[in-house]
Amino acid sequence: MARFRAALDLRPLPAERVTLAAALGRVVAEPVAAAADAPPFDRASVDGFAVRAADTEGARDGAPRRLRLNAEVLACGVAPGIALAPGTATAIATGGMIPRGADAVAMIEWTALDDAPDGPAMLLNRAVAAGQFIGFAGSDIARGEALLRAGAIVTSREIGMLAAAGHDSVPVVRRPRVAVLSTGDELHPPGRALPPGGIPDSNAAILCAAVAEHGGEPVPLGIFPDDEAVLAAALRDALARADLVVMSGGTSKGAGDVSHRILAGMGEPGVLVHGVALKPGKPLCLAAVGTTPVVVLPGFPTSAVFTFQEFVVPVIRALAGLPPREETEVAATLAVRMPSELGRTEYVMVSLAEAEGGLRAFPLGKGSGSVTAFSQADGVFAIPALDAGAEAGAPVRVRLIGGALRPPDLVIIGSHCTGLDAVLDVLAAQGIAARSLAVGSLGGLAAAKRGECDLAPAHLLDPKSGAYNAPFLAPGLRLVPGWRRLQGVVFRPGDARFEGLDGPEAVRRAAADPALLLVNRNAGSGTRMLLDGLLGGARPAGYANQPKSHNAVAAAVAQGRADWGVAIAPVAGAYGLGFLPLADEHYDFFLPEARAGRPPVAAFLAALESPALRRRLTELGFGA
Ligand SMILES: Nc1nc2c(c(=O)[nH]1)N[C@H]1C(S)=C(S)[C@@H](COP(=O)(O)OP(=O)(O)OC[C@H]3O[C@@H](n4cnc5c(N)ncnc54)[C@H](O)[C@@H]3O)O[C@H]1N2
Ligand code: MOO
Repeated sequence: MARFRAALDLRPLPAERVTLAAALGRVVAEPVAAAADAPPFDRASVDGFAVRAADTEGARDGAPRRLRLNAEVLACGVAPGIALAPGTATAIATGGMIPRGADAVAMIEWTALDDAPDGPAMLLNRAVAAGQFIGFAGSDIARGEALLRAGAIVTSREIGMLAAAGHDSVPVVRRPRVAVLSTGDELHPPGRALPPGGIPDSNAAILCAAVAEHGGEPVPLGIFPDDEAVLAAALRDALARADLVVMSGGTSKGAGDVSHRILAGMGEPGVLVHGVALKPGKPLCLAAVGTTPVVVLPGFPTSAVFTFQEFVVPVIRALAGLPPREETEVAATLAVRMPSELGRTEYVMVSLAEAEGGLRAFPLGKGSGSVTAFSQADGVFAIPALDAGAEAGAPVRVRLIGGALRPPDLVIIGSHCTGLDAVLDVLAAQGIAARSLAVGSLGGLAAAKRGECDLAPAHLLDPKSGAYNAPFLAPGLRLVPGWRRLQGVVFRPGDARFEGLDGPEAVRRAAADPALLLVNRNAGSGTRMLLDGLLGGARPAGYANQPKSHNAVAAAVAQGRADWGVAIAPVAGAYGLGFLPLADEHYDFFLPEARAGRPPVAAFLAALESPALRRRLTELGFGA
């Protein structure tokens, strides 16, 4: 990183002038002084009469002073035409311009009209001091006074001051133009139908938005194939247009990894760093052509955005004239053991939840290829290169991602169910933010016992008693009834190897048929325990594919990546799959007694019992 920074010119870019309408969020490039006085003239700050204070001396109830009225009314925007002679007054509105000769304003409430043959007059029954109720020119800010300092961020407040002080534009640091290129034959613009093997280009979307978040101007250049000649031309074009070039993909060791090779022929100093002892981010490539930084990020989305934040954001902010991003660290306890590769510093994305004795950090455990890990994590902590992992219960320092930590109102850890989303939608409408971590029924029960969550949803069958959940209750926990859901074998409709069978028979036959591919579930999930019980030790083909949700199982079967799996009826229905019932489960909630009194928990329990939710659950295919 030091070599990279040394090769660059990290001073803020030169200034440009932008209109106030375009100035929001920009960084002020040089000190700005007021161009005009505010207010621009002496003005009345009340409705009443402009007077000479000396004329009002001694005025009081019962002994008013009589002042003749001049023949003009100084409304806002009216330039006075008559200088105020001794013994006279001029009617004036709040904001009206003080006429020559006047040195105070008397409030209208202190006066009475007193027309007489010599003309209109008023009686004033209060004395006013010189200067009273006058806002003097330049008293707010005077022309030439410092208004904004270099480096200030222009918000609505700065724009208001600039406008009042006579400016219609402001000098700001030119935003660094950051060219963003994606490489990979498999990539397609987001939202398009994908051919087999196709991947939406999510890196360019998140990187362009992150460039803007840190004061840069994204220049999205699109998707390029893994072709040296095409990429070299694209990079030359990018260098001509941008202050910084960010590419993603094609950095590691595969045959298609050409990005770093083309950099070699682009100009001095070229590649400065290729490969870092970090996870995620190992194949990162930092280069410069002249003083223009060129960064090739790993293609894996978590690796790309993580290394972008670590290595590119500081450069963009420096060029944009912004101070380094503020980092906030919080102390937490690691909830589960986290193994780590020796020799690389590993950054672990975690969700944070309040628990007895402080924050608990739950690793997202999704790996470098995940597109959600960085976006959904609360923060990140590091496992040093020489450690083989971090133990459950270890204290960790978590650097927050995305600024402040907003702990959720309600923490739910355990089994996931689409019915649970319906409850959380009700709570969201009441402004209650819930965090739900799908770790499986057993993981949730353990978290509830440790006091790490408010509710632990579970569907645990006790084989001995045939009862759900209640046999697993522990001291300090209460069981809150949820709803029923049918678990069953899912298969593509029309598949004769399943049609017409009953559920347990279908499992027996499918497990014995090597041509049929299973999609399993993650260890610790209630669904996995159900299936393992039925398999009785058999390990059918596909057993190693262990996604974490019913939806993932249904999607795998619907798309033909697997032929069968176990999922709940509502999800099978949503994917148009065949369904052979296996078990009518109770999906209930373990509630730590210590948490039962919390208002968000009370709101959850009330939502659970509400007729509207019950109707919604029935609509979704759940039982009472
Ligand atoms: N034999 C080795 N293989 C790999 C190594 C290694 O050292 N030896 N390193 C691994 C590590 S660590 C990482 S990180 C990745 C980085 O790979 P690349 O930078 O070459 O990236 P690609 O191969 O182009 O893509 C990887 C992956 O990411 C997807 N991708 C790429 N671009 C995008 C994009 N714009 N939006 C969304 N997704 C994208 C791509 O489809 C691949 O799935 O290499 C390991 N392999
Ligand atoms: O460095 Mo890669 O980013 O480990 O996955």
